[in-house]
Amino acid sequence: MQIDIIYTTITGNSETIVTALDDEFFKQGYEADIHEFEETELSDLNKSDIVVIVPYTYDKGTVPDESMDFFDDLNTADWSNKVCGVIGSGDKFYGKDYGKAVEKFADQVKKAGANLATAPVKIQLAIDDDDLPTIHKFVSELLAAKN
Ligand SMILES: Cc1cc2nc3c(=O)[nH]c(=O)nc-3n(C[C@H](O)[C@H](O)[C@H](O)COP(=O)(O)O)c2cc1C
Repeated sequence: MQIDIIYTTITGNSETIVTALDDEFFKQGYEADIHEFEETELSDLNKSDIVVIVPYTYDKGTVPDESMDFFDDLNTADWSNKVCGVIGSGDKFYGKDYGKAVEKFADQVKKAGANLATAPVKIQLAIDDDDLPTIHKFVSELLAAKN
């Protein structure tokens, strides 16, 4: 099974999410490949069975700058063979814009036909121990959808 995690980070919080995902996939018997948005073309994911997208939210609820090309390319993608999950860091301080990039990417991958097999997740800043059951459920649901 090919599992790919795509992320970017400015201050490191998203990296804590990626590490937690990677650890959880490993615990459940799978290895994930980790990529940054800017270094990833959609065609790199042609063989991917499960794609996890990890966007932080910026500037009034926008997706990360580094992910914009990837986001736009999804407009013309066919991801109907893929199971997908979206989980991203935000800050509740931003009120109605909290974690908006997670919602935007979730809508975008659904439009591309992906099976969004687990509910999109917003993480307050960095992962802490309280988030680990959420990560467990997220990864379990992705794997169950593909197995
Ligand atoms: C200028 C600026 C604007 C931000 N705007 C939002 C926002 O609209 N919504 C939100 O949930 N978080 C917002 N954040 C918080 C970031 O999403 C949060 O700090 C996140 O953990 C950054 O991820 P990173 O550590 O992986 O770079 C903003 C942060 C900065 C510095």
